[in-house]
Amino acid sequence: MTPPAGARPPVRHPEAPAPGEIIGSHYEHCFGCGGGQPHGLHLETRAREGVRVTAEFRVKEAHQGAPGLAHGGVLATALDETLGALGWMLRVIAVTGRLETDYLRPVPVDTVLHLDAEVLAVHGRKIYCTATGRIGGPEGPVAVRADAVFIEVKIDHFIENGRSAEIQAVLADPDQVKVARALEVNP
Ligand SMILES: CCCCC/C=C\C/C=C\C/C=C\C/C=C\CCCC(=O)SCCNC(=O)CCNC(=O)[C@H](O)C(C)(C)COP(=O)(O)OP(=O)(O)OC[C@H]1O[C@@H](n2cnc3c(N)ncnc32)[C@H](O)[C@@H]1OP(=O)(O)O
Repeated sequence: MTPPAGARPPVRHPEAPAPGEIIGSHYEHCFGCGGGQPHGLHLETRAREGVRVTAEFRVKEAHQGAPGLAHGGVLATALDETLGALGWMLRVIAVTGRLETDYLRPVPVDTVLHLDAEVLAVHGRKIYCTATGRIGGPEGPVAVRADAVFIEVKIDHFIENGRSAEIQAVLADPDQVKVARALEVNP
C-alpha cells in the first residue's frame, strides 16, 4: 500500500471533469453507480480540485448486514466505487487490485455517507489512492476508510473477460462506447 521509490505525484488530466461537475455512471448496470440496479448504491460522484472526487451514498434497507446497520461489504463497495471514479481525473481506465478497509463506526440505515477519495501517487500502471466515508455531514467523523492500489487497464480488459451477452450490448450502445473511449484519451 506504500508507494514505492520512484512513484510520482498524480497529475490531473487537462480534460478531467471540472471541479463540482457530476461524473456520470460508467455503466448502467454497475452495482455502485448504475441507475439500472434497483438495490444498487446509486452513488453520485463529483470531480474536485486536484486528483480528487467526492460522493454521497444513502444506506438503504437492502444494504443491511446487522439489523438496521449497513453491511461492511456494501460500505467497501461505496469506497471502491468512489476510488474507481478517480480514473476520470487521470483519464485512464483502472480496476481495483487491492482494497484495504478500516471500519471505525457503525453506519445505520438511512445514513448519508459522505465519501472523499484522492490519488496519492502513480507508479507505472499502479495508482495509489485513499478514501474516507464520513457520517453526520461532510465534516463529520470518519466511519470507514480505505487505502487502495488500482491498476490501469485498456478497454480490452473488459471485452476479453466480460460475459459476451453484456459486452455485445455495450458495444452496440454508442453512448456506452463513448464513455469507454473517453477514458482512453490519456496521452
Ligand atoms: C466497450 C466495452 C467496455 C465497456 C466498459 C465500460 C466502462 C469502462 C469504464 C470504467 C470502468 C472501470 C472501472 C470500474 C469502476 C469502478 C468500479 C470499482 C472498481 C472495481 O471494482 S474493478 C473490479 C475488481 N477488480 C478486478 O476485477 C481486477 C481483477 N484483476 C485483474 O484483472 C488483474 O490482476 C490486473 C488487471 C489487476 C493486473 O493484471 P495484469 O496482468 O494486467 O498486470 P500485472 O499482473 O503485470 O500487474 C501490473 C502491476 O500491478 C501490480 N499489481 C497487480 N495486481 C496487484 C494487486 N492486487 N495489488 C497490488 N499490486 C498489484 C503488479 O505487481 C505490477 O506492478 P509492477 O509493474 O511494479 O511490476
